[in-house]
Amino acid sequence: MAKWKILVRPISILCAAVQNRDTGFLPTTAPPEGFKLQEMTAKESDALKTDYPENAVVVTTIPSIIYRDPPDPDGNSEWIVLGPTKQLVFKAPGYPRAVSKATGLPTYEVRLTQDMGFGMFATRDIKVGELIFAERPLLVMPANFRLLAADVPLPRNVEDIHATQMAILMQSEKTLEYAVDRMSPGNQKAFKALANMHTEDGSGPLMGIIRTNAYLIGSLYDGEKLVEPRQNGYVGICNLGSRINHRLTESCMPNVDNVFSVASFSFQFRASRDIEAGEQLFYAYCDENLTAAERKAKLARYAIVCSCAACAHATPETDKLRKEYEQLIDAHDIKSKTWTKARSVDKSTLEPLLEFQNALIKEGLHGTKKYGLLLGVLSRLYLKLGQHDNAKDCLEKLREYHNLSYIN
Ligand SMILES: C[S@@+](CC[C@H](N)C(=O)[O-])C[C@H]1O[C@@H](n2cnc3c(N)ncnc32)[C@H](O)[C@@H]1O
Repeated sequence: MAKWKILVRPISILCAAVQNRDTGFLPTTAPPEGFKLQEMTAKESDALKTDYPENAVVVTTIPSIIYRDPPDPDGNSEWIVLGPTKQLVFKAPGYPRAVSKATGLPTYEVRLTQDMGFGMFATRDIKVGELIFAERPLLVMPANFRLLAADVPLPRNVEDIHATQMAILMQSEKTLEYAVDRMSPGNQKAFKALANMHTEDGSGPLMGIIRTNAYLIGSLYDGEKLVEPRQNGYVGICNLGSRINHRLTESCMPNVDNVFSVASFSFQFRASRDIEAGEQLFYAYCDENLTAAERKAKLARYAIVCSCAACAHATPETDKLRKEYEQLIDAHDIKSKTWTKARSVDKSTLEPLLEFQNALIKEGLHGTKKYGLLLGVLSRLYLKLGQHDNAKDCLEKLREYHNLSYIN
């Protein structure tokens, strides 16, 4: 089924397309019985156009480059987007906002590690919540690669599934070639220099780079709401951000988190706990609430066998803590709000809370946004118990954790 009815020129002619135009994709022929790699046909339209049909796959440059305007000083991203979603960014309050800048002395450097290829290291102490750097991704695309290969027929039986996945990868590579061709020479060079751990699984060279380096973007999605990031969300491939490895010496937890600002179309990378000068920066390539076995399976995608203490010494108790810590913190938070009105709170409430806090720190879970909520609980309790200095310390730390979700 064609995604667009209006077709103009075959894609090969458009490979030199300037970035101030959008491009819509559609297959030129109906899918055959068996899979056959389809040539794509593209149609150019104005870079500011946003009223695309629902199923159109559009390649656009963000912020738009209008005619002979110079490129944006903060850089431009290529965005493969499902038609109607483009206007979400255009309508974001403040778009196109400048990319935030870190303040003070330089925060990081990229250099070779002994066992993980390139890595990123802190060049000074960085406080939890502090902006380490922000950047526009080189490329943003649907997390569900199937959208780039909608015409690959569904598998007819279980044996067909793998072949269908191969077909999707091959067909997606075609769209990617087109998007990467549109990049500025500098962005294209940076993109092609990124690590690729998917050289032998049927991924093309560009898809391999995507699968090695993509960050999920929770704030960009097709439709009314985010159903599931991998279903209707987007992923971004960064230049600098792609050099952040996965691991922490003491636990399977990061010291860096990111948020995506739609208005500036950029990722902000922030310290998710206090970082000391010289430490390597790590981002969790898997959710922190997974058991050790689940994390192992996720990390296998990146060819990583994690040797951190949390993975090496995982027990049923640590697995349980990871599964439950978010609900437990929420429950403590709800309960703590009743303390404000209570005449007094029993002193014995403190010890189990501190034990819980220590267990989280030991497991490395103090590098999560959720941990900030526990600091709020503790500060309320300390206040009620008349321990004002401890309450003040907790509140100060909590303020820093708030910066983790800060976007401008
Ligand atoms: C997003 S890249 C990170 C930067 C990469 N090291 C580089 O040289 O560009 C992801 C790849 O880095 C490597 N990597 C990341 N964390 C690792 C770890 N804990 N142990 C071994 N390799 C790791 C893996 O090859 C992984 O597929």
